[in-house]
Amino acid sequence: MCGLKPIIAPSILSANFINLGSDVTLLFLNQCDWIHIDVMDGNFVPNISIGFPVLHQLRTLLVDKSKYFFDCHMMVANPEQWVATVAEYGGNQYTFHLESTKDPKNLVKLIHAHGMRAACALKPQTEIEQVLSFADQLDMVLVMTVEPGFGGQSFMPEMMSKVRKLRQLYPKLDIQVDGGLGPETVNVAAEAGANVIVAGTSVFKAKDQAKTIQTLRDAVVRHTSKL
Ligand SMILES: O=C(CO)[C@H](O)[C@H](O)COP(=O)(O)O
Ligand SMILES: [Fe+2]
Repeated sequence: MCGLKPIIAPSILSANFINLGSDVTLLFLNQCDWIHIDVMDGNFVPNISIGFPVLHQLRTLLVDKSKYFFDCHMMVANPEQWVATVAEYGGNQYTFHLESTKDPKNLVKLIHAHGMRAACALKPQTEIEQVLSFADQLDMVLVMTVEPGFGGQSFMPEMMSKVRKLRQLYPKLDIQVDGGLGPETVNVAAEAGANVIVAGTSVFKAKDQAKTIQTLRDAVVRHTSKL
């Protein structure tokens, strides 16, 4: 038994924004562990998604921070600027992109000082060596399996060598994969060592959302227990 917790984090980028509150409530009723909130600023990535008023209103709906975990994937330039706001509006975890900051170590300290878990994301072109000097300070590393900016893209299996290397070096670290994950691709990711699965399109397009979330979790349990 490796002791890694399987975490399924549906991305609300694929939700119906007209009914966002009920969509998110349903995700938790269907036993998701976290919701993954993709914040895009139209600068770090060529898209604009949702911002702080939405985060704030979701937290007003789901008040219990210990029960309803908000995983904030910050695809923004100058990530230092938004740490206090995300903390104030109820974020549990702040994931910044390594490519967006000059001083990742201080940013991790700032995030922790605001009471959130700190995570670092790597775009497909970014090698894991760049994260190793401060990986022991992180709560999670996010290995992107698509170019950040849009949902509904195809999973990049070639990213699994990064997941494998990280898992060998850090047997207990939460390793998240994001982009193109679903019942068909989760096995490859979990076998490589990922235990935190983001899934947008596959969860929201599923005929049976609860079953899809369970399938994703079962795959992580099955594969990570062999590590
Ligand atoms: O960060 C993201 C895009 O930049 C999204 O989290 C990701 O694309 C999830 O969506 P899907 O499961 O549809 O690929
Ligand atoms: Fe994301």
